[in-house]
Amino acid sequence: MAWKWLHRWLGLVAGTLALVLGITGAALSLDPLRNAWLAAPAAPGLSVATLAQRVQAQVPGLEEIRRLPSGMVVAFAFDGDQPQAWRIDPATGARLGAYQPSMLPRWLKNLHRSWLAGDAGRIGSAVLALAMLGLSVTGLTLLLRRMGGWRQLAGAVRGTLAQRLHVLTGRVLLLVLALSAITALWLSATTFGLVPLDAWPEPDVHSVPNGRPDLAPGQLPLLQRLRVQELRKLNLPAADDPQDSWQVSTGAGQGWVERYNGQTLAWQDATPAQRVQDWALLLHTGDGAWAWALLLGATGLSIVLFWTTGVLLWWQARRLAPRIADNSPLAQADTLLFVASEGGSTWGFAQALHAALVRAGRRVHSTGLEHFCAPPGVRQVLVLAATYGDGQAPAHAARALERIARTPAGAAPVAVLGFGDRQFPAYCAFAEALAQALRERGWPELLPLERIHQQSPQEFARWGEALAQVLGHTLVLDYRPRLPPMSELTLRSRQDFAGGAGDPAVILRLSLPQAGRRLPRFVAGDLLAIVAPGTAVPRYYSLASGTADGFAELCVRRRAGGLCSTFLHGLQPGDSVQAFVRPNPGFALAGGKAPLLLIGAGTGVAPLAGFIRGNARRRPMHLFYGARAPERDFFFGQELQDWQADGRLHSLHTAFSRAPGGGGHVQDALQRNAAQVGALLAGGAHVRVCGSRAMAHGVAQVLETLLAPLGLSLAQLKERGRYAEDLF
Ligand SMILES: Cc1cc2nc3c(=O)[nH]c(=O)nc-3n(C[C@H](O)[C@H](O)[C@H](O)COP(=O)(O)O)c2cc1C
Repeated sequence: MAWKWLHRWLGLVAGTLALVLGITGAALSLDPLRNAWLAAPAAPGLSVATLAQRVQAQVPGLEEIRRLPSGMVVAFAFDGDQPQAWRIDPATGARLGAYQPSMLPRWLKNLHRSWLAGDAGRIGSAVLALAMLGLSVTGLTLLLRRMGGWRQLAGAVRGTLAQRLHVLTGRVLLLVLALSAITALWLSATTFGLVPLDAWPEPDVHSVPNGRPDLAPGQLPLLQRLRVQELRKLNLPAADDPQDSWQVSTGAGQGWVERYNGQTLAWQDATPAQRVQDWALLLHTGDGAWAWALLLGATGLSIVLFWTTGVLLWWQARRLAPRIADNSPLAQADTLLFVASEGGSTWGFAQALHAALVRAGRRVHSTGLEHFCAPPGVRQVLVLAATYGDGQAPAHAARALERIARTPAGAAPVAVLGFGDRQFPAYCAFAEALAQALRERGWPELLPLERIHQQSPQEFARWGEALAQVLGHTLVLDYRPRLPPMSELTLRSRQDFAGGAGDPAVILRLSLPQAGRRLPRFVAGDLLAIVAPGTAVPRYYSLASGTADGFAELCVRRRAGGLCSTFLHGLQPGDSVQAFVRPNPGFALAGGKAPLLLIGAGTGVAPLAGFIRGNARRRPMHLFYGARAPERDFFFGQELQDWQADGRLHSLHTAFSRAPGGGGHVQDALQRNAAQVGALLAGGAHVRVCGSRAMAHGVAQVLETLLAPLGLSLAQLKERGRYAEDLF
């Protein structure tokens, strides 16, 4: 089912109307608070008989006593033909003041219940409650998909401010919202008589006058037995009807009592529907539970936040929605291009591929993977698929595997290209599952499965070359990433290094924008994308700081011919750059107290330095640092010493490969300290590795040898979220 589509349209249409329910509901939730504040509760053991006796003595013309859910006792009486209602002090029966049911105008309640439009409005409110339930269910489904299941539900939420607010409030308030919707539906059903509340007929009982006067309430056994805490309502027998009797209601049922001899004439237990009604009222209004009422009020207001952030997300998605030029109708296409994307970036690749194929003379039909099919005339089928959560499909393509399993294999060969991120244990797992399903179904293979890490344009171009070869065309894949809106960052300071491999390096500290477009929240290890003037493709640099540090810091090595690194090296304090943040959720540190084993070399030390800088809670962090020579590329050298002194860094091991007696490479330092590293791994340490692939390879070998005696492997660590690398 198209959950996202359903959620979006329910939100846009019903959500807009539900704003009124949310805001009025929040206002109405103030009433239980006020009632709890005004209530003078009865002493725990006080009997209904005693209460009735006290009130009768104080309130002339008494007809009825009610105990409201808040605990407030209210007496209703007639003074001549003037109805009166008083708040009562149960300890004395004295009048505390006139009772006013609500301080809120009546129309507010009517607006909430019926849009001020009687029964038609009531039906409208019920339909909206159903829509809210639909929104809660679709929202929860999308949330589970995005986070990768129940176990990850409480995990950190990344993304834009709107996304985070939408998901975070959703996580907290979804259940309350669903409960409000369900109880609203129940209350509507009882209002319309769909669920009859008065199941039993009233018993035909009456008092028999025997010439004696009425017994006092204190002489009635049923009232003596009942506690005020149980009481809902007590009706006194009418003075002008000698056959009338006492009638008492509690949560458990209602009873009739003879006025002259005190006998209980009848007792009816509450029906199951009445008991559900009690719960529904409590849960929906919060009357009698002021803390719950507060939460309900907050949930009502949260609808405004949900709506605003939801509309913002919809608008952002609309702006990113694919617009494929020259998209041939399915029936006329010779090449099919299916796309599975959650965040929209894969569509950017699809657009470039589509355009290149069209330029090569193909008639291409591009569409979402949920429409997978292969009519007879098709020559090739291409699938571009991103992976989410714990190796899952993007929401719109959740049923794609089932669809493939149902679709008879065609003659056209298929190529699958996966988009993902190596930080995730299930790297491109959905694309793998697709390729396997297609193979098992009997589709011929056009190209073996390829994977694109972090939307790399270079890797995509390489795959394009392989595709061009098998198709026998020249394909120029002109992929231009859709860039998110940029922020302007100004260089605050720079620290220059001679650098390791002959290329100079620099640590740049950039001020965060105070005006204009702010950067979304980021943490050390996230990526700062910089777009050098005159270029269209951003370059990504690991951040050595988080928002909390108040600046963005990068460590950049100048690469021969590198447009962006050369540009960055030319910056002077006061100069500015255009940048945006890309989250790197797989590499980010998970919370908790587990020790950290940080391993990095060269500029790869930057995010690790950022982790240590942000280690305010003094979690045990151990850094293995590889460089060439102390005077050339010991980035963050001074800070590391300071952090060690103030307890943010527990131990530092350096290896300088070009310094005499410097200790070789970082993996050699690991080997030398095998006992400490082994103990850390055995103690549940999390590992983060950042630097070149060659370094990571050497490090992995040493770690495997240290893990083996523990009965562990790197693959297992990765699976448990204990090992992640950020390589370049
Ligand atoms: C919340 C989240 C979860 C992700 N989970 C995975 C994953 O399990 N495996 C993987 O290879 N990539 C994962 N990725 C990376 C995305 O697949 C990758 O960034 C992809 O290029 C996004 O494409 P899209 O923008 O078209 O959705 C995840 C990204 C995010 C934001």
